[in-house]
Amino acid sequence: MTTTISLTGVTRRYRGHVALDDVTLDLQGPTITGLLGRNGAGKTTLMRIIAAQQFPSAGQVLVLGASPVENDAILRRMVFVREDQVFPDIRVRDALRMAALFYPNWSTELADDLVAEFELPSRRPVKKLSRGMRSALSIVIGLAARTEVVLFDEPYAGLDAVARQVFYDRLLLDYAEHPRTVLLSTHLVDEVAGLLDQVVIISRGRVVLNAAADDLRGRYTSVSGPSAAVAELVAGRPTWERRTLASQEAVVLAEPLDESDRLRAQELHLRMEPLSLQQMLVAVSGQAGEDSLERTNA
Ligand SMILES: Nc1ncnc2c1ncn2[C@@H]1O[C@H](COP(=O)(O)OP(=O)(O)OP(=O)(O)O)[C@@H](O)[C@H]1O
Repeated sequence: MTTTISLTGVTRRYRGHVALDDVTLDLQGPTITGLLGRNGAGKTTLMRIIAAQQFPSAGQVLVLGASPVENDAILRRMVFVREDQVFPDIRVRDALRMAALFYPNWSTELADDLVAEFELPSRRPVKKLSRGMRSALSIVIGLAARTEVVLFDEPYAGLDAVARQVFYDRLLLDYAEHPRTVLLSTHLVDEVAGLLDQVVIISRGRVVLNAAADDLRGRYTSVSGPSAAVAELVAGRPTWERRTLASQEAVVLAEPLDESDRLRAQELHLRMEPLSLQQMLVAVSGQAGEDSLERTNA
């Protein structure tokens, strides 16, 4: 694996508001990385900076070993699919022809297959497409471009469940044959969890977790039961989340439970449930800010 995207100390301020705060992050290829975070966490800003559509206030960005800014050779090796993609006033088939001219590895065969699968009307003007159809068109371009770097920023606004499944299946299929560096931001966290090799969570502009998806599965556990028993198990240990309801408490520890913890939890009659990726995101984002969790890096 090689580093395809490298951010060092990247900060982006908007009139005093810090959208990205000293982000240092290397993305290896080939991988599919999920970029997760709450609304306003900084995901779009991060992707726009990688795609050179936005400039950092400080820090350095390298894509495929070079700065992407005004770098046509790099920009043709990267595609950025965003939710609010704006197209010129042209027909679907012309949008695809334009993309085919721009991206050197464009696959007409894949584009045709996807257009059929998404049931996109090729002759219809893009501005007359429904919201979901526009998302599908952007996804067709994102996949058929076959670039080494693919940035999907919440690519499926308005896409129904069937079309989203087409996207996931086609992404995995094409990725298997043409591995590349895919960065995918989404709020449908559990829906994409199975696709991901790597998970990056950002909160308030900072990377708070960067780990291999395999290392995260089953790694964090929610422990719940009578408050006194929970307190005994977690005494003095860092927690991501604590919820109390009457005499009951549910806690997510910021570190994995070991075998002796599990035995003790059983003796105390506590319930233990592994966190899904979505629950992990909620727990991390809830408490991040004061206490960075980069220590959980695997
Ligand atoms: N052009 C801009 N001018 C001022 N503030 C901005 C601008 N673009 C983004 N921001 C602010 O930067 C922060 C990060 O925004 P960003 O769009 O990157 O978040 P996000 O994680 O993509 O959110 P969402 O999941 O809601 O799309 C937000 O507080 C947002 O209001």
